This record gives sequence, C-alpha cells and structure tokens, in this order.
Amino acid sequence: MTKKIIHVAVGVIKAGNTLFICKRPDDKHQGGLWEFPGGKVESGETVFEALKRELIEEVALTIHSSSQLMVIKHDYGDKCVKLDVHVVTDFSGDAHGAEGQLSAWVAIDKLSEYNFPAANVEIIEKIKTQF
Ligand SMILES: Nc1nc2c([nH]c(=O)n2[C@H]2C[C@H](O)[C@@H](COP(=O)(O)OP(=O)(O)OP(=O)(O)O)O2)c(=O)[nH]1
Ligand SMILES: [Mg+2]
Repeated sequence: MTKKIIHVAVGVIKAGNTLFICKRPDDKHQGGLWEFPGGKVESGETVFEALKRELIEEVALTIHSSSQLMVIKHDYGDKCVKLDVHVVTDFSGDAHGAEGQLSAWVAIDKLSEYNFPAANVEIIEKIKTQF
C-alpha cells in the first residue's frame, strides 16, 4: 500500500543573515527538535495560502510574498512528508513563538548548533551554499 504523503508548507524566514526558527513541542511529531515554522497544507489551499495562515498562527508574522527554495520528500517511517520550502524576506510583524514555543533568530553559520528533523539536513545545506 502506498503511504499517505503529508504536504507541508515550510517558511525560511530571513532577515539579513539570520533565520527565524522555533522549537517543536515535545508532544508533536519530531517533537523537541528545531524547525522552520509552517504546517500542513489543507485541502483547497495553495501552498502560499497555507504558509501565510501558518505563519500568522505560529509566529505572528504576515507575509507578503515568498519564493520556493526546494521540495523534499522524506519518509520518517511513522509519517511521510513532502516539505514545500519557501524563503520569506517580505513580511511584517514582530516574530515570536505565538503558540508559546521557544524561538530564535539564528545566524546562518550557527544553524548547525541546533538539532533539526532529518528532512531538514538538505534544506540547511542548500541555505548555507546559496545564501
Ligand atoms: N513546520 C515544519 N515541519 C517540519 C519541518 N521538518 C520536518 O520534517 N517537518 C515535519 C514535521 C511534521 O511531521 C510535519 C509538519 O507538521 P506540523 O506539526 O508543523 O503541522 P501543523 O503546524 O499543521 O500542526 P498540527 O496539524 O500538528 O497541529 O512536517 C520543518 O522544518 N518545519
Ligand atoms: Mg506547524
């Protein structure tokens, strides 16, 4: 049987050479690890609409545009995800963990000090070479 793939809109929020990251709550899938904020694309939504909704909910930012960086499929065994990763530089608001989660603006060359889910390894490699 083919596994259901969960489509996720992921936002790499960038200001200068820093990125905004959040810590996933312990009780969630891949909990306790750091992430780029975002969440599941609901039926009928475009990726941009999902990203916009999730970033308001999770980090209180309103985004005005985004550009696709990459798409990554990853099978965690218990869940299979397709991460639609977008870079966001055009936003308004004061980023913070709006759901009470830890968050931080981190310099790109310090990202390796944070533990991310396995699917993020490729994203971080690309960011380091491209930005
Ligand atoms: N947001 C986000 N999710 C990631 C990243 N890397 C990664 O493997 N994931 C996985 C973990 C989850 O299985 C899935 C995203 O789910 P999510 O928990 O953010 O979804 P959501 O915000 O809609 O929240 P909920 O439905 O669980 O309440 O993608 C990442 O950098 N950011
Ligand atoms: Mg989320």
